[in-house]
Amino acid sequence: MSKLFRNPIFCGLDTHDLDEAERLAKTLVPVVGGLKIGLEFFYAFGRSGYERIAETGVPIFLDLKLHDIPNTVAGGIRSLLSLQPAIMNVHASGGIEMMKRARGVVEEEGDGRPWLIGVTLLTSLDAGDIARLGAQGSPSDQVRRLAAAAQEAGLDGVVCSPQEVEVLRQDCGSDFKLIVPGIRMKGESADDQKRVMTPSDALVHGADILVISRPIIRAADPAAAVENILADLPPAA
Ligand SMILES: O=C(O)c1cc(=O)[nH]c(=O)n1[C@@H]1O[C@H](COP(=O)(O)O)[C@@H](O)[C@H]1O
Repeated sequence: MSKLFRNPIFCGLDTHDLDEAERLAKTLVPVVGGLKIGLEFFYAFGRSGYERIAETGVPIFLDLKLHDIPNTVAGGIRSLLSLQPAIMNVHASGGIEMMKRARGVVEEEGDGRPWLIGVTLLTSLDAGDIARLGAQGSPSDQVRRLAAAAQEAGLDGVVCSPQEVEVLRQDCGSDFKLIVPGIRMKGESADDQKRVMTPSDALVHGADILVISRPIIRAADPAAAVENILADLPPAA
C-alpha cells in the first residue's frame, strides 16, 4: 500500500445527488484513504462539484477513464490538471502513443503531479464477454498485455481486478501501482462485477489501493462499513 494515503480504501462517490455526496464525504473523510469521483458525479456537477468535495482536503481519484486519440486525451488531461487530483486515469486500450502523450502532460506538473493510471480490462467483464469481443486468451492475458503497454508508456500503474494482482506484481515490479475495484466481502452481492475478491485477499496478493463504492455508500452507516473492512485487513495494510 502506498504510504501517501492514510489507508488503502478509496470510496467511489457514485451518486448524482449533491447533498448525498457531501453527506458521504463528511462522514467518510476521517476514515478512508481517499475518495473517487467518477462519471456519475462529474457529469452531474462538473468542476464546481469536484471542488466542493476537494475542499475537505481528502485525496481524490478523478476517475474519468479518458479514451480518445492522443491529442484529444492530452488536451483533456491538461484541462483537468488544475483540479489537482491525487490520481487520474485513461483507458490503456487507447494505445501506447495516447498514454505517452498523457504522461507527458502530467509530467509538466513536476513533483506534485498526480499518478497517471491505465484502466486495463473492466472488472465487469469475464472470459465469455471478451471472447465475444474477439480478444485472444483469458481476462488475465488481456490485462497483462494492457499493463505491459501502460508500463512501456511510462504510466504509474493500472486499474485491474483483484484476480490479476498477483501476476501483475510479478510482471511489473513492486513500484507499479495496482488500483483494484471488484472488491466484495464474503457472501456479499457482486452486483455487476464479475472478477471479484475480498479486500484482505486483494491486499495479500499485492494491491495498493482498493476502490469500493456500493458496499460502503449503500450501507446504513457508511463510516462503520469502512471500519469493518479495515478491521478485516492484514496488519501491514
Ligand atoms: O476505474 C475504476 O475505478 C473502475 C474500473 C473497473 O474496471 N471497474 C470498476 O468497478 N471501476 C470503478 O470502481 C467502482 C466500483 O464500484 P462498486 O462495484 O460499487 O464497489 C465504480 O465506481 C467503478 O466505476
